[in-house]
Amino acid sequence: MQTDIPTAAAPAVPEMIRLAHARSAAFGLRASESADLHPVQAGVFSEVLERNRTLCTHALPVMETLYGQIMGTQSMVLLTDAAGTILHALGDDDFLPRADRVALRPGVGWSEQSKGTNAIGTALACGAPLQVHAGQHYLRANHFLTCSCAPILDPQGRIIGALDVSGDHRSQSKHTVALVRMSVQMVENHLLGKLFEGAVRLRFHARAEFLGTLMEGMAAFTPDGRFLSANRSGQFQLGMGLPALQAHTFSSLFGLDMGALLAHCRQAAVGALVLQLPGGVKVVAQAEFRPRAGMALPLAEPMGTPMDVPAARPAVAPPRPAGLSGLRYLQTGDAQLAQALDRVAKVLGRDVATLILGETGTGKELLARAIHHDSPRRAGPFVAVNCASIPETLIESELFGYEDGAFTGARRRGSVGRIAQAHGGTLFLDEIGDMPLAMQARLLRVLQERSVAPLGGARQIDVDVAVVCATHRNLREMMAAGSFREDLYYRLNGLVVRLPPLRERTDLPVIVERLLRAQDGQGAQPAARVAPEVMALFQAHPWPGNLRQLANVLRIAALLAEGAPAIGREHLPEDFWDSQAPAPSMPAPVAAAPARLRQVRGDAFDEALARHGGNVSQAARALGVSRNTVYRHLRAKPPVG
Ligand SMILES: Nc1ncnc2c1ncn2[C@@H]1O[C@H](COP(=O)(O)OP(=O)(O)OP(=O)(O)O)[C@@H](O)[C@H]1O
Repeated sequence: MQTDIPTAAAPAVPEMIRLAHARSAAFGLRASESADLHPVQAGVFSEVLERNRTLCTHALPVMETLYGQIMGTQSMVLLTDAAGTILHALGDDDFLPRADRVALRPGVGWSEQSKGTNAIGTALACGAPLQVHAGQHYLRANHFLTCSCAPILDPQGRIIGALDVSGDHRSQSKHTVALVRMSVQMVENHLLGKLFEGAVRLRFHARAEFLGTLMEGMAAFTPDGRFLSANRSGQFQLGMGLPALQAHTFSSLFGLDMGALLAHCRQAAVGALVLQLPGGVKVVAQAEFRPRAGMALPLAEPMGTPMDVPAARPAVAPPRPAGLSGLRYLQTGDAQLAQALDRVAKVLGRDVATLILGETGTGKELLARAIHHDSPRRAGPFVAVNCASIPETLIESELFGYEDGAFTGARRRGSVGRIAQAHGGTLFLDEIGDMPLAMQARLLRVLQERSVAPLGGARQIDVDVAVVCATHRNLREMMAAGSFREDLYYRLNGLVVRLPPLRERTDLPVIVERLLRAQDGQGAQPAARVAPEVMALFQAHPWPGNLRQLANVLRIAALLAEGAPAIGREHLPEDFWDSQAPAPSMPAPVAAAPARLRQVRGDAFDEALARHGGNVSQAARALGVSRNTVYRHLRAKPPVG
C-alpha cells in the first residue's frame, strides 16, 4: 500500500537518522517487531506527571495553540518528559484511533531504546529538533507517521522534555518542525519567566515592536546584578551562550548600574528604557522586579535535581515611593472608581473578604496589591494565584501543598502550597470563577477553619490570610447554574468592588498622561503629549484589553513619536487599529446592552486572531489581554462545522 514511503536505506537519509538507526540496532530492536505498547503503571504515571507539573503548566496552553494550527491535518500534538514518556496528547478525532494502535498516548515511552528511531526519542537523544518521515522510523509499524519534535530546555539549558507533532505522513509539511521549534521557544520563555518570577527580569529587542513577541530577548538577574539566565533570543542578541553569560553581571552586559534599574522598576507604571548591548547595539528594554515574600513554588525537577531558585525574596515588603502605590495611586478622577476605592479603604484591615469584579486589564491585580500595600499586613507576603492558568489536575497540590511521600518516589520534600505561603499576608485568587467545584469545597473549609491540610498527610497547618478574589465572570449566574458554590460565594463576597472598563471611565486623559509620564526620562524620550485628535480616538475606542492595552499602545506610540511634538495618528501601532474597527458601531457605553458589548468584544478577538494567523499569544498581545482571556474566548465559541 504505502509505496511512496521512503525507506531507511535510501541514501538521502540524514546523518542524524543514520546514527539513530545504528543505536536502535545496538539496543537489540528489530524493524519488524511490534513495539512495546504498554503504558507505565497508573501510579507511576501520576508520579511522572507530578514531577513534571511545572513543565505541564507552561506547555499545555502552548500545545493548545499549536494544535489550533494543525487541527484537521490528521495529526496530534504530544508533550513528553525528558525520558520520552508522553505526558499529554491533543489530537484530531479521526487520527487518534490510528495513533492509539502504535501507542502514541499518555503514559507510553517513546525513547529510542523502546521504539527505535523516532522524532521524540531521537530529538531527546541528540538534543536537537528534527523531523522523522515515514520509513525513516526504525520500526515498520510506525512507517505511516511523520513526526516533528524539538527538545524543551530549562533555563539552565538542561533538557526537561519534548514537544512533538505526529501525523499521517501524507498530510505533513516540512514546515511543521519550525512550528514546533517556535512553540518550544514559547514554553521555554514561560518557564524562564516563572522560574525567575522573584528576580529582576528584562525583556529586550533592538526594535520596540518586537517586544512581547517570540523574538524578544529575556534575561534574569539577582537584585545585586548577577546573571541568572537568558532565553534563546537573549543569548543570540547578547552574542553569548549560557556558560559565557554566567561570568557576567547586569552592568557588564548592558552598561547600566543595577541600582538605576531597580529605581526604574519601583515606578508604578514602568516604561521602556534604552540599553546598550556589549556589541554596541542599542535595544529597547522593559524591566520588572516583583520580589516575592512567600516561599518558592516547587519547580520542575529535571532528572530528579531541584532547580536552584535565586534568592530574591526579602522577608519584608520593600518600601514603595510615596504616592505611587496603594489605593491613593488608583484615584485618578473617575467618580465610579473613587466610590469603589472609598469603600475598600473603609474595610482595610477588618478581615473582610474582598471580591473584585472587572474585565481583563481593568487593574484587578493592581487593586489587590494596593489593598495589601495599605493594609496592616503589608510586611507579610502577597501571593497571587491565577486559578484559570493552573490545569485542573494540578490545582489541588498547587494551592494546598502536599506532604513528603504524598506521591511515592516522586519528590522527597513536600510542598507548602500557595495558601500557606500567604500566611501573615494576602492571598489573591485571580479568576476565582475558574476554580473547579471540588476545589471550591476545599477552599471553603480552609477559609472557615483557618487551617490547611496538605495532600497525603494528616497534619493541619494554621493559616492567617486576608483573601482578595477577582473574576470577570458572573458568579451569581454560575451559582444559579450550579458551577459555583453558594456557600463559598457568600464567604468571599464580604465587599464586592466593580472596576469599570476603560471605555466607561471619565479619567482617560489623566491615565494617558500618567502612563506617558511613567515612560518619560527613561531613555526612550517619548513625546510629551498626545495630539487632541488621538485623544478623541482614544475616547471612542472600545479598549477590549482596558488599561493593559492602553499602556501597550502608549509605550509603542511614545517610542515611534520620538522627536515629534506629540503622538499623532501615524504613531499609533497597528494593534490599536486592529481593535479599532468595531468602534463606529459601539453603542453609547452606559446604555450598551451586554450582549452587544460581548459581540463587539468577540469581533475584536476574532479579528486579532485572524490577523495573527491564529497565534493566541500574538493576538493576546495585540489586544492587550492575557492569553487566558483569548483561550476563554475560543472555548466559548461554538465549534466550527
Ligand atoms: N490605575 C492604573 N494606572 C496605571 N496603570 C494601571 C492602572 N490600572 C492598571 N494598570 C496597568 O494595567 C495592566 C493590567 O492591570 P492588572 O493586571 O491589574 O489587570 P487585571 O484586571 O488583573 O487583568 P487580568 O484580568 O487580565 O489578569 C498592568 O500593567 C497595570 O500596571
